[in-house]
Amino acid sequence: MTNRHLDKTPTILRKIVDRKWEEIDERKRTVSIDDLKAMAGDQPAARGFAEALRTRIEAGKPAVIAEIKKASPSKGILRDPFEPEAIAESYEQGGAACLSVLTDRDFFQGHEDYLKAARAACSLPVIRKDFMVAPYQVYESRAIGADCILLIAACLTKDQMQELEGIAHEIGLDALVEVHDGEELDDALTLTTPLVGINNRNLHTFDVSLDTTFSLHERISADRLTITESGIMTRADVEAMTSRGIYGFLVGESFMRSDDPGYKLQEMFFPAG
Ligand SMILES: O=C(O)c1ccccc1NCC(=O)[C@H](O)[C@H](O)COP(=O)(O)O
Repeated sequence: MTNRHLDKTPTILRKIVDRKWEEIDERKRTVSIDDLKAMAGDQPAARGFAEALRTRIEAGKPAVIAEIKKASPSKGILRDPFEPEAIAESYEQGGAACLSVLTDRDFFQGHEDYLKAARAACSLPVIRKDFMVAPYQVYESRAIGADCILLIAACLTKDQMQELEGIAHEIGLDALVEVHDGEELDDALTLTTPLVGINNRNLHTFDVSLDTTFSLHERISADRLTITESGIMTRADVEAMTSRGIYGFLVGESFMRSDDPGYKLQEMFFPAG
């Protein structure tokens, strides 16, 4: 396994990444990387993920990546029953700019089929929320219809991120790079992607602090798009971000726990009056 600073990488991420390498080996036994490249090549053009965010952010409006996840390591089951198509439709009606769909099976109870179903049910661009460690997964993401991939700096070296980003861009995918501290941000800023996610959740302790976004955002230049991730639960959290010029959001739990996820989105981000 070749993930970065093994001493520093949070235990849960190490477990997930170890499992990802096993999963890739298993999948390669039935679908080769060449098969995936062919399937990726057969996909229609991707929906512009970065563009959908940029248009809203540059207009001074919240750009919400609305997440579809059944469960997480920190919170357990979030939503049951779980209907990705209905959630996607609801998010689109509520004003989401993009979707994020968890495809990791073992830790988040996600599935590739959820991404396909959610994307088919709406017109929004979709990020495959999973743990990318190898080129195989980037081709697989395009093959299942994703428009964007996630690169988590805490589990990749700078070289790995650059390689995966290069492949993503070559095959028409956008990339969102996720950081949690200054060292990870240094690496992230060597990439060309404009999309920089700041994760407010400390993956060692699972504690959430919005201060993580407030401090790291200062270092991100205006040509990039800051996306604050995790722990955005209330209208006050949204206002705390927008008052500091942060208009990109990735939100999961607060929507997933609501009976009507799209209505909750609208209430938090686009309140009437
Ligand atoms: O949420 C976890 O438990 C978790 C554990 C290990 C790696 C990643 C994890 N979360 C993924 C996310 O980044 C969140 O799903 C996303 O930022 C949305 O956060 P929230 O709005 O707090 O659900």
